[in-house]
Amino acid sequence: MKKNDFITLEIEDIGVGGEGIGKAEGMTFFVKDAIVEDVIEARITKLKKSYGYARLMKVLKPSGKRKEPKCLVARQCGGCQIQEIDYSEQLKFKERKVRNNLERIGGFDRAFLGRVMEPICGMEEPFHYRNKAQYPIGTDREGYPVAGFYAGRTHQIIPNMVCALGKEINTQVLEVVLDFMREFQIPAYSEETGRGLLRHVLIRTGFHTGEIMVCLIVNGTQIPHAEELTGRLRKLPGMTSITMNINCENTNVIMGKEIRLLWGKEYITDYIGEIKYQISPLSFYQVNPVQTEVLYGLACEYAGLTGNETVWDLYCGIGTISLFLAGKAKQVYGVEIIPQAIEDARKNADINGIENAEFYAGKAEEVLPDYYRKYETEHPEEHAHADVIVVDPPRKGCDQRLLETMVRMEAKRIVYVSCDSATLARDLKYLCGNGYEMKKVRTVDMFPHTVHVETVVLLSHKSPDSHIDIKVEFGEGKGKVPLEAIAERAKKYQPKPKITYKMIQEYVEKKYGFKVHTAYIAEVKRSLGMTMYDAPNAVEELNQPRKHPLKEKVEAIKDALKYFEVI
Ligand SMILES: C[S@@+](CC[C@H](N)C(=O)[O-])C[C@H]1O[C@@H](n2cnc3c(N)ncnc32)[C@H](O)[C@@H]1O
Repeated sequence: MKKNDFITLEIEDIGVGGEGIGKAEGMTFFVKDAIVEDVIEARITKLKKSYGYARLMKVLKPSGKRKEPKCLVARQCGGCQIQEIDYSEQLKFKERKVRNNLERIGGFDRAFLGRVMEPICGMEEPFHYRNKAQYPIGTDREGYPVAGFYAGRTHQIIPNMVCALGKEINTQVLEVVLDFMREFQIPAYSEETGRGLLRHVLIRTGFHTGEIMVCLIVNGTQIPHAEELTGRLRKLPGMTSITMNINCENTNVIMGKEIRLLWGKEYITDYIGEIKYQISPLSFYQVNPVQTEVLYGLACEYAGLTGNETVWDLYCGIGTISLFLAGKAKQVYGVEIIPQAIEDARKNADINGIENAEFYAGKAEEVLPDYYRKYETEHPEEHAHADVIVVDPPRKGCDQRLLETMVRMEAKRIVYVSCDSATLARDLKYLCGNGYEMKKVRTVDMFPHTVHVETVVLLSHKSPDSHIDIKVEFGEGKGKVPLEAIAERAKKYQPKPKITYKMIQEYVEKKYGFKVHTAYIAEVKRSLGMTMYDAPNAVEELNQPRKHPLKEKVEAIKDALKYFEVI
């Protein structure tokens, strides 16, 4: 077999990127747009030692799972990868993908997963769900402006104004913009030359409000005859905000930093549940409003809030989960790396009159450990507290330093929202190896017709939840517990009080006349192989060289540990 050879394949499986997988002459081939149970003719495009890639040339016998795509350019366009697969099969594929990762990477037992995994939440109407679209503008061979989407992994524009995932109004907006460009000879931007004006058209729609935003991304500071354009766009029902965004850089990044208002408001408004949001062209906002409510509802259900809880929402974006949970919690803290998003979160809390949500700009893996360290240093007898921790990290998952602090904080419940089940599985392995138990897993199809899937997991801290039921009979006789023995036994089994670093420090100072730093106590405990769950300086020590106490201090600390029967 060699490159460009034609092969016949029976497709047996589906790869993580949605491609069909089949075998020919002992070699595994990956074929885009081929579907399980298809028999196809394909041309080899790349050969490796034991596998290769091939291009689908002809479907010889179509699979029963094959569906006529709604979109005419489904194959060429890079937006959807699996539109040709029947939707119920897409859902099975996504569930399987998550289960396989939890099994292979997370090391969870298949039977156990069968018990904790709840059925995937799919969409009733899996088309036209996106509330945001960014259309690149280009020029066709005849020199006319076109709008569409990039072909997969390229910047070649596939002209298409009727995307099956976007809102129907998008087509009307694009028709107005392209007509205007033709009439007033407004040139489309060219990535090759860096010349031309209009680069992209961003369209956003408020799902509950019907408000529409159009933002024209331009390589310049002015749009000639802009009033004519806004006048035409304003006639479309729901038009609320027309802005332009200046991006004169030679870059792949779509949006520039500066926004100028052309007509209407600077933002549109929408709701998730009861919470109102102001969304500007640069704001991050979930793109599937129907499934966002499902996802957040699930996160809220798993958080099990009664009104008394302190909740940390890490990787909080514009605070959408934080604000969604705030009404059911005592206090919510949100942490996000992008300062602009934190400003939006605070503004959205204000708009909704929410006073029990505080937001911090910074890296989750720095803000939480810093809080933990500071709290335990200032309150040595107490434990830095969180009832529920919610994490919703980007695809790379949670930082190890953050996971370590989460384990130390011993939150009763962790709700992990993930957009990448491989990194989710890796992080769950760590958390479940360090005091947590996986209780529930549910996938939510936020992006039908693409290979992406969101997963929500509930983890519960083992100690407070575990209990055993014992039946005891009191009195005299076989199998009964004599009453007089009860007091004696109770004394024996009385839980030992928690020995704090402060108690050890006070004991040493009283007996030996010198002070010992908490980091030294931690170091001695570590040298004795003791569990370091509650060492307040452990994270600090990962970043800095460990402190080594003098011998006399080591002996004094060991003496204190013996005195308190810790060793
Ligand atoms: C998947 S989004 C979740 C956003 C939000 N929870 C929501 O539902 O809209 C992940 C967020 O994490 C933020 N982020 C990325 N790295 C971070 C870090 N190290 N610390 C805090 N936030 C981070 C990103 O800016 C992004 O807003």
